[in-house]
Amino acid sequence: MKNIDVKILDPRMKDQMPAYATPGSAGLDLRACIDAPMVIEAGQTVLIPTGLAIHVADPGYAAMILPRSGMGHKNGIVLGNLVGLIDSDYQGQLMISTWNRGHSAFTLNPMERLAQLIIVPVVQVGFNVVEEFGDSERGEGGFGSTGKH
Ligand SMILES: O=c1ccn([C@H]2C[C@H](O)[C@@H](COP(=O)(O)OP(=O)(O)OP(=O)(O)O)O2)c(=O)[nH]1
Ligand SMILES: [Mg+2]
Repeated sequence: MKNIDVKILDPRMKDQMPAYATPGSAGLDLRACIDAPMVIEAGQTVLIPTGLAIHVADPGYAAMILPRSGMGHKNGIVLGNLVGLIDSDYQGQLMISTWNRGHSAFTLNPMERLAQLIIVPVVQVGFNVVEEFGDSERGEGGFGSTGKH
């Protein structure tokens, strides 16, 4: 397992640090570090602090914030940016853009598990500018182009 540096910005996170729920888990749940229950109206987007800052440091990795499936499916609580991408050099607090895409108000409680963090490998690339690409089976076909005769 790889270790990354973390700062605990909200003391309530000290005894609730994100942890893998099972040995096979990919995601680490992030909590809503708010002081009081917050009503998020249908269609509203609010920025919620997590009480944590991480420094991935290695440009070969990034962190991503993803919705929790239960929150998204049952309550309509997803991310205002759909996916949060955390750069390896970001050192600020992890923030969750929280969008109530549902049709009724949702009450978010302090320290509720709101979203999840995954760490993913990243390849940084340079560009070779060319006039023509080498041949490929797909070529320029996309958007449902396969399986047609
Ligand atoms: O859900 C998110 C998404 C981003 N960030 C932080 C970490 C990330 O490294 C930084 C910038 O994110 P991004 O590059 O996606 O946003 P931007 O709009 O391009 O801002 P910037 O100009 O700061 O790069 O904001 C979060 O805390 N939560
Ligand atoms: Mg950016």
